[in-house]
Amino acid sequence: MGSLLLRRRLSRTLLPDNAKIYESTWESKFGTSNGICRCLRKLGSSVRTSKFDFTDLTRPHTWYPIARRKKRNIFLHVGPTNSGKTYNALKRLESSSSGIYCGPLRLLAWEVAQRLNKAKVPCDLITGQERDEVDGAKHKAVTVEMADVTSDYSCAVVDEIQASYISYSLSSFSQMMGCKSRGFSFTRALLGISADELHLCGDPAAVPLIQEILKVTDDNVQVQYYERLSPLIPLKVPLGSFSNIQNGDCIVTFSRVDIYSIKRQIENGMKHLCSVVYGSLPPATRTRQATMFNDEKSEFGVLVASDAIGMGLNLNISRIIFSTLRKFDGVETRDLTVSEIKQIAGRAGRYKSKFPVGEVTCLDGNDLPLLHSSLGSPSPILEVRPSLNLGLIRLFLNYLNFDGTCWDMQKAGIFPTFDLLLMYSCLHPTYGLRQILEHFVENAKLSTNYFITNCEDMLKVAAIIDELPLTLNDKYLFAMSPVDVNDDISSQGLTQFAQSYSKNRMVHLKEIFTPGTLKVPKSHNALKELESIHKVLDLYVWLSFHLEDSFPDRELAASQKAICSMLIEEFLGRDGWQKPRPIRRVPRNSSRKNLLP
Ligand SMILES: Nc1ncnc2c1ncn2[C@@H]1O[C@H](COP(=O)(O)OP(=O)(O)OP(=O)(O)O)[C@@H](O)[C@H]1O
Ligand SMILES: [Mg+2]
Repeated sequence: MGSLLLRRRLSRTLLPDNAKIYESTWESKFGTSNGICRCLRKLGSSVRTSKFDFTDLTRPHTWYPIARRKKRNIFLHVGPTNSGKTYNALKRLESSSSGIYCGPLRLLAWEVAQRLNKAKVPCDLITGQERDEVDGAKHKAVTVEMADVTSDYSCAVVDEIQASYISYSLSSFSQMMGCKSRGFSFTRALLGISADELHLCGDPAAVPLIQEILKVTDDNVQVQYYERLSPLIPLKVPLGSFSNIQNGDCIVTFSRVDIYSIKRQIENGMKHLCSVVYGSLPPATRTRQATMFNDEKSEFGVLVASDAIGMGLNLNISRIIFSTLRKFDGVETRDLTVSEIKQIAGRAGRYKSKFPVGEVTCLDGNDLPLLHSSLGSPSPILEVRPSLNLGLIRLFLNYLNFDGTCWDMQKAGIFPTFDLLLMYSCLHPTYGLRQILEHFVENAKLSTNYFITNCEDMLKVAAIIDELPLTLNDKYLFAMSPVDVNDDISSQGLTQFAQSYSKNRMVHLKEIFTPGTLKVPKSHNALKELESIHKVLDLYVWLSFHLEDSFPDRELAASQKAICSMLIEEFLGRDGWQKPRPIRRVPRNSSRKNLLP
């Protein structure tokens, strides 16, 4: 076969989400993946010298032929927090004959599935760690990574769409984008979902980029701007002391240690009990903590939370109190951006809730000027030419106290999928996954609207698993898994799973944990360890959905996860001034002895 024919086939075939559609064509021509590699290697120099460039990612909209066959009606719902964007998009979803909701968090997908099922619209819940299928369901609520780009829907909703873009290196969404799959999953949903109506909800700052990206898709795009439904009042006086805390208050701080320290200080006053919400709490625990806070009859009337409340949870907050306006973002301790302050502050005062008017203030009076100026700033729009020096821009923005969101520097995340990397690897058969990723990312060609999402975490995992006798496919899977590489226990869990899998193709949970790992935590370090173990169990469940035969203990992992959450919640309950309550019963189909080998 000549290189021209090969090129034509590749251009139709290798692109990420076409893989399934053209799989049969490939297999009949070339056999399996190995066959593809053999074929490419045989063609060797002719492929290498041909004009086909595997690293050309300049036309990602062509990766989704099903969506491209359609002229989609796209509605951009944009506005501040609490303005009814998601509410209106969900109304459309609910009244459609089939549909899909894609959210950034499992909690949001849960909430939507619950809401639709309650409204007698059967809806499946699908996340990396859950498959809850409902009879006759034509609707799905999924985390954005699970967005289905191979089916056709009447209506689709992609929530918090701003997570798909980043303002180059100055992102106010760095937390989202630091997560390896987030950005490109949103871009994939935006370009790839085939639906008559596609509703995108998010920040107005995302509008120009999305309009620009959609210029080439031939879709109809309409923008609907929203205003906040309930007032938000910046207070002129700081809280000053925790003795001034009231029910309905939410104290925001940015470290786990500070969350527990503030909880203790408030509870020592013997007037209030605090729920806590922060990123590394198991999702189910977060939901229950939020529910306790929302429940008027519960004693937990105050919330101490990190910026994990900025997105997703529906909370009945009367007043947001920033304990600080600085946070460590993984690299440096910096002032919060305007967007971050607005997003978090906007959580106070929910429309039609017990506290329809929101208030916001700081613990320390010195922080009030920054809070007030940020809340008073419009969404920042800066004309910054990309050729300008980034360091200077950063200084300039800091000086002006501007958010770093600048149109010229906004880009949507994108990442090569396995099919592309496989093709690339065929031409470099001696490379491990790490080298393939590094070389691919280094050589990738992108159009101006896109950037390749940060794959540092993937590279860390690749470095570990490249040592093991695994196929590229397996390595890619482990590298894409939701492991927290900055958490030692989580990383060790992944390493053990991968080692065990490479040896026996069978990974039992009992072989992984040592006796006594799961105990009621007695200290904050023990609590942290339990949170990490929960992450490992979550990872096991995720792997069990991808390598079903090799990870057979999903049910055990799920019951251990439930016990982990219970022990954490037990700790949270005991941590207050309330008398310790007895440990709640273990769920019926989980057995405590199962925790120990
Ligand atoms: N027309 C409406 N009738 C009744 N309740 C509404 C209406 N619009 C919004 N709400 C309620 O107001 C609250 C905020 O709405 P929603 O979650 O849609 O805001 P949002 O703009 O998506 O906010 P965020 O940016 O924080 O996600 C929700 O509790 C929602 O149920
Ligand atoms: Mg919303």
